[in-house]
Amino acid sequence: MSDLWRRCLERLEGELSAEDLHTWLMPLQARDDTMGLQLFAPNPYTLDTVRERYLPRIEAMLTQLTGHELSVRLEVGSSAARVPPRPASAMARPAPAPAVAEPTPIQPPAPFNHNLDPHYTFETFVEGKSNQLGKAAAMQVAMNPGRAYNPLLLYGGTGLGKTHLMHAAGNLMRERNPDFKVLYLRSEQFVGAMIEALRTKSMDEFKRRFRSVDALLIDDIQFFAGKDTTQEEFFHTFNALFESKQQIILTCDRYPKEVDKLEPRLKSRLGWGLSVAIEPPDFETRAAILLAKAHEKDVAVSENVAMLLAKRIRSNVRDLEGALNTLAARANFYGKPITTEFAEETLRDLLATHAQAVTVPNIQKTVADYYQVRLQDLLSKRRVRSLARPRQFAMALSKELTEHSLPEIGEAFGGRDHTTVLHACRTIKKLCETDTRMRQDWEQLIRILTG
Ligand SMILES: Nc1ncnc2c1ncn2[C@@H]1O[C@H](COP(=O)(O)OP(=O)(O)OP(=O)(O)O)[C@@H](O)[C@H]1O
Repeated sequence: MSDLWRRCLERLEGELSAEDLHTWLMPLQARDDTMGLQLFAPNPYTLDTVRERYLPRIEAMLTQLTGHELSVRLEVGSSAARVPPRPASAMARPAPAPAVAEPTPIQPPAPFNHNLDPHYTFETFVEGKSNQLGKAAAMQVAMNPGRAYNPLLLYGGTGLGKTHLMHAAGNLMRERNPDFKVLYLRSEQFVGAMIEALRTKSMDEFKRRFRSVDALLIDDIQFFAGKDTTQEEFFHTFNALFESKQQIILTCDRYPKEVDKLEPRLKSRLGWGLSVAIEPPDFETRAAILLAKAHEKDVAVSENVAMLLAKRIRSNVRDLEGALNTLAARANFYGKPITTEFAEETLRDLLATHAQAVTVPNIQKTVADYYQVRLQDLLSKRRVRSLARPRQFAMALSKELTEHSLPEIGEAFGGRDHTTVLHACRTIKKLCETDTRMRQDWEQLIRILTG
């Protein structure tokens, strides 16, 4: 066992969530020698995740512990000693070190541990044009699980309330029937649990657990893209649940047919039920959400302040909520009421950033409204001319008004290639030079977007 790695884990235990620690770092085995620290991951996927997400933190912690920079090598395999290190709390009762590693079983969350956030309910969800269909569908599903729409898939950009609605449906199902077994998981947790089950050869147990629930709620399934084994397993779980009329609710950051590297047979299954887009809320809904959140948090906010924030922060609800939290904390600290002057002063930098930040989702929504096409169609792969031109406008405006790279813009438009974005930029530029109508459209859109 590497004493250094054990101490590193003890420290990281205070910084990382128990879930992250157990899913990604505990399964690593370690050996340290004069060359540095060698970490062995049980499979390539864990190795990539550790490298991407945790390596810099591990290196910094090791430097802190040893007082000098230490080389960390990651590879798939197992250490000679093969003793899985444990952080402090787990080591309170010393056990004789076995010669061969005992796998540290990472249990997938038990089905009865529903993982639902009790604050996310339909009562705390503010309805507007952008989300009313999603809310109605989620309520229907909660009232008739397995029968109304199966699966229910909610898709749309970040921070727009998909997770909130999913929890609200789960909470309502349990309110109506406390014995109802609902299991909420982020797709990352599903992947982590599956990898662990594969590692510890407990796939039968994994299957039993996931298939014995009455409702399975999986958040952000775009994370399954490119993970073939996970998709295979999820596909079978899906079929088993679907056939026995157990409810499935999923969320995705875009229309799943547009997610690359998602198996066609899985995409087709996802289309069996109802897919609903959750779109960015309009001004009135943003203001109403803000007032509702302030009320929930017992923060005194006037309508004027709510309107100020709703007008200036258009990106998503999460950003609005962040601004409200900042205001509440400052007002509390200075013992001042939240007036519009106080809000302007306190959030000056943040509001300035939002004023400048024309975001890709804003552009997409504005262009969709301008040409009177549906946002989901604009982001789809359909090539009809009535969509192709607005889509090219939106791509070219994204290049013009944001700092995003061509591949990032392509990704935001349903995972398109960067050459498509480049082609769109060139086409629009040429059209604006030769076609007065096009140039007027371009200028008008720029005016709308930059206020
Ligand atoms: N209509 C709404 N009414 C009340 N709160 C909302 C509404 N929409 C979003 N929120 C709040 O905004 C925050 C972010 O929402 P949520 O986490 O559900 O977004 P999401 O669409 O799942 O985003 P991501 O894809 O990034 O996970 C939450 O605190 C949620 O309660």
